[in-house]
Amino acid sequence: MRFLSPILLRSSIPSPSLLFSARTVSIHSRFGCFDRKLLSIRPPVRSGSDPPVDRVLRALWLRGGALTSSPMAEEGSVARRFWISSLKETVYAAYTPFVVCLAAGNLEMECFRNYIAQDVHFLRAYVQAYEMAEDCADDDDAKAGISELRKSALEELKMHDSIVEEWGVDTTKEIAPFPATTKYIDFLLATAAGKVEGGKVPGKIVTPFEKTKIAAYTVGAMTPCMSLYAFLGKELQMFLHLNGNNHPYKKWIENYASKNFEAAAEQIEELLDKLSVTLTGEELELLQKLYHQAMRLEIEFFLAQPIAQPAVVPLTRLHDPANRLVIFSDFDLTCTVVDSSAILAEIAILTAPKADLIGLDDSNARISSTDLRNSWDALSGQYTEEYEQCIENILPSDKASSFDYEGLRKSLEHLSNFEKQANSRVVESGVLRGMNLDDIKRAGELLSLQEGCRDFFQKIVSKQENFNADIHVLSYCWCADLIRSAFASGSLKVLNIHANEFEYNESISTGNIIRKMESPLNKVEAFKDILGNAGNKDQHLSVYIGDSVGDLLCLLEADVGIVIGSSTSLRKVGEQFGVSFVPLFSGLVAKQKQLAEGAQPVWKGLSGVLYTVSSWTEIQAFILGE
Ligand SMILES: Cc1ncc(CO)c(N)n1
Repeated sequence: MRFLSPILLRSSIPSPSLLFSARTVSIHSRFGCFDRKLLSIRPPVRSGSDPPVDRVLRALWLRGGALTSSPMAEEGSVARRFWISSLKETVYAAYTPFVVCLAAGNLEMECFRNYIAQDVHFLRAYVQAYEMAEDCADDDDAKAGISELRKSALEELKMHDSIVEEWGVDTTKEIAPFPATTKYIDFLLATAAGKVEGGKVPGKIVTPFEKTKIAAYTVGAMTPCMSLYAFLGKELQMFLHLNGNNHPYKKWIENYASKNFEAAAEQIEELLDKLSVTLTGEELELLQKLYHQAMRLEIEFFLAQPIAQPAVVPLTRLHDPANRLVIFSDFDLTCTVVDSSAILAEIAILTAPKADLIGLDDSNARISSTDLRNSWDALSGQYTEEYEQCIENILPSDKASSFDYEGLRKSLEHLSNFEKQANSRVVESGVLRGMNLDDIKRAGELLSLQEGCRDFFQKIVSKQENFNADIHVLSYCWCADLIRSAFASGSLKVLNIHANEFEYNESISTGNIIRKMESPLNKVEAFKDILGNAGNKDQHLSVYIGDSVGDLLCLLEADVGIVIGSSTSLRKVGEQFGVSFVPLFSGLVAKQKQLAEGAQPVWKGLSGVLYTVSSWTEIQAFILGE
């Protein structure tokens, strides 16, 4: 079985696959595909009274923002925009134990029957809501569209009947709806009856114009459910080959992956676009709220399915809190959007004396900003070039036939030497001299992290006691103060930071680095030390999140190694030494299958398998559920 390979799946609706495709906007490619670089970020030249450091911070902030917020969120049709703004929820839905077990084909039959019975309630409400919406719509086209959709919901109910018959369920026996089912049904029918919280529509509907708004709201409360199912159908389709093409839930998956269902989902999306054209800005906001609420209730619906069997999601579910959960993360480009060296460079340049501007030929030890910029550009260029060369040099000409950790570790000794040399060059150049600790701290506080990263850490910290969890950040960053201040907000002070330190003389950097973490080997030593201190090696579960070659050894040593981002060198080096990269969701489905077959332990270091994700949302969905 070859499901343990990175699979690229493109689904045409309603958005590119979230779980299997490479990220749509590659952060790395914006700056070139290097794992670590001294890039030069030039802030927009503005004349103003801002102190220079604030100006660069603002520029970095804006760049970060532009990269982390989806550019697509501002354009496209209403249905598409709403879908994009709910992408996080769709990831949470996919990572529910119900969906993972269903995909693996070992969801307990009883559970699936229960679910179908719940879904029958759901679909009946759907049919009723379509009837009500049809009555509210004023245009014949819209009415006809709704009527067609109502018919496909009735078809779906028929499919349920046939599934139920296949499993020999007594259909005359009514199963009461779960509270989560009732919650969605009540919400949908109230919306269809015009009882919309914050809606301008009065209790008694009078004008046809107001009625069309209710039709729009009702369709808005149904669309995400259809789009989500079409999305899940496509995502789950690739697991049909599990169980030798005898997947027990084949019929269900094929139904939602079918062209017919795709067409129905597109139809309701178009209907939503059409019905919303006459809405005011305020009404559109309300519509979006209803859409989002429906999506949340869908996830609640999945989460409410009682799963008695062991499940690999969320990770904390199987984790025994008597053991420690140790979460490690890299910092640059794993947590951040911009490399910290670039930020430090920019601060250094902006705080340097403007000797060239004020016409002073200052001969004391401080370097002018123009000279500094030139030095940085030279250092940066040299680093990038030599780094790539070094990666090429360490790649064995033949691909390993099986996972070769020792070979990899030996090769990375060369990279370690290179990194140390590069740091020596930076120290000798004096470019890190004269920076103010306060400026560095301010930069850290303003630093925008990747979407979902801070949230994830915050959630872990708030539940630290429940999971017996610890977080350690391992970074090559030259200045741990920058990282500490990036995590200073909220309750994140408890993060353990392992990085190099600037040397200061009365809060002004001397240009020297107190070297603690410079190389792939330093990282893996620190990783092992931390786990060694955690007591008996078998009594913890370790997760490492990283993005580059420098993280590779730790990623492999960890029980669960998660690769974020799309570093080409990481892939290239890993693959040459026999490492497999598996999209996390597929990996979990495979693990779920093995779990049911009795494989123990579920997660173990040095397996040679790393899991790829496209966002922190996926990491959070996996580890915490949502
Ligand atoms: C819970 C739920 N959401 C959406 C659909 C798609 O019709 C369904 N059948 N069930």
